[in-house]
Amino acid sequence: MSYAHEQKTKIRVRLREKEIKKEPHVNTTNINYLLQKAEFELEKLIGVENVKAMVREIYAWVHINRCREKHQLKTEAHSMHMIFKGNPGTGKTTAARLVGRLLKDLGYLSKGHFIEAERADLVGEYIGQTAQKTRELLQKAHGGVLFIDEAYALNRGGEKDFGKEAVDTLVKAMDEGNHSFILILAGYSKEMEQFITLNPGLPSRFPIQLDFPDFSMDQMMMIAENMLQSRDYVWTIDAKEKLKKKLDDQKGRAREPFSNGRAIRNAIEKAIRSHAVRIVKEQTEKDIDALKTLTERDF
Ligand SMILES: Nc1ncnc2c1ncn2[C@@H]1O[C@H](COP(=O)(O)OP(=O)(O)OP(=O)(O)O)[C@@H](O)[C@H]1O
Repeated sequence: MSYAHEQKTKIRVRLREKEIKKEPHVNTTNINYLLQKAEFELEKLIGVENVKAMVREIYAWVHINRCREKHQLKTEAHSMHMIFKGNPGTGKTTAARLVGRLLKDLGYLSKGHFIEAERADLVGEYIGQTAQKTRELLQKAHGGVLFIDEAYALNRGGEKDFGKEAVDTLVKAMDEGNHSFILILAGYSKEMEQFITLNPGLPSRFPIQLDFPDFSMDQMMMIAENMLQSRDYVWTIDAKEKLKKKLDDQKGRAREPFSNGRAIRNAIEKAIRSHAVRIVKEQTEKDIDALKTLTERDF
């Protein structure tokens, strides 16, 4: 999407947002506006076609439910708990936050806020502590999204560990929850699959399971360009080639999994700092071009 087109869409969305504030409820007319707003958010994401398809499916379902209600046809709330599988930096957290915001817009979640947790936030050291910790977390997440990263760590402690108690408390909350929150479990693909197999009650409680594959080099360059644009920077062709090579080298190092979007963000932020040092040192005038252009020397 071109910069001008993006600005126009933003203005259109803001105007419609102002109008909508006057409307107390989402209705079948403004579902189109909400869809447009969602599309605008989705456009910022590179790849992740399965996430986009899932969001569109939920919008269509809500829309049709509203139309059915008008005709006194039955509708029911569906469970929306999700499992996200993929390597670091492939967009799981970004997608989970987006899901919270969009489902709030649609009126499915009352707040749409985002609570991120890991094993230590749920599992205690003494008898009784785990259920209490997990329940407190669930209370915080009420009306929003509870995102548990590296969820399989809950199963790591062996037979006597309290992790199982945390899983049981989560399952109970899902069963009783009346769709008052969304639980998203995330982590590496292989480990998540093992975790689900080890807990037979889990698969049926997570109707939405999505894979987040590593990004291709072209996708990584699009993500980098978006990151630069949103920070008011541009880069030279040589700078782009240098980043490509850097990311390729990092991917080749097999010691730890490549961190995809996070590796790109770190490289961009580092280049921005190096650019600042270079520009401070250079005795030339700090005109707009110099201030916004990253060169190959900055990467
Ligand atoms: N599809 C995407 N399009 C554009 N940017 C993305 C996309 N996915 C991730 N990013 C960017 O990459 C960075 C890391 O993404 P995020 O934290 O969502 O990944 P993650 O899978 O949750 O990682 P981890 O499992 O390590 O927490 C963020 O800056 C995010 O904006």
